[in-house]
Amino acid sequence: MLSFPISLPCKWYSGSFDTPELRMISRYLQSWLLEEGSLTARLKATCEEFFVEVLSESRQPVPDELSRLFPDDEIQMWCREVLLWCDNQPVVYAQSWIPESLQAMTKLGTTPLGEVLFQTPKWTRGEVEITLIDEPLYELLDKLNLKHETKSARRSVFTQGEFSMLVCEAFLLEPKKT
Ligand SMILES: C=C(O[C@@H]1C=C(C(=O)O)C=C[C@H]1O)C(=O)O
Repeated sequence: MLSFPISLPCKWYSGSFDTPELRMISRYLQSWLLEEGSLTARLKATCEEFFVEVLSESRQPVPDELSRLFPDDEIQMWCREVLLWCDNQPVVYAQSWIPESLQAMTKLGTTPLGEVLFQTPKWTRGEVEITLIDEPLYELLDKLNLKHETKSARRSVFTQGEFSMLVCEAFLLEPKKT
């Protein structure tokens, strides 16, 4: 039974692909995983119809493996999980951990987080980490009628003053080449 939040793996690698575990990632996908701009904006440029499907949004205890990424007092955060659809293809699964005090970010609905994050330039992105995910995504892949395959993912922490937000994105499909 698919339940949210999806528990993602703990092993993440710094944004280089020379580690043996990441060698299977194509150069094309590497360019997406290291995309410095908005993923939303880049995906929109590859398709006619783009939309965000909200899978789950709720207040959640911060998982132990994520707690070191946030200030000590962030015990509960707003967890947002979405699919980014391009021309009826579920290209990205994203899971974001947002400080509850950022009211505007907890009421996004189908507005892409990136449209807010990248419009207010004072948010800065930290180091990009990469990983490969298999079983944790299998139930979501089943729901989407996609094959059980290992997927590549990235995550980074965005900061603005005392606020920190974690954005993780897993590519379920390769974005169309433009
Ligand atoms: C951070 C971005 O926002 C995208 C949209 C998200 C959402 O709406 O929840 C989450 C992660 C990203 O894939 C981006 O566009 O780069």
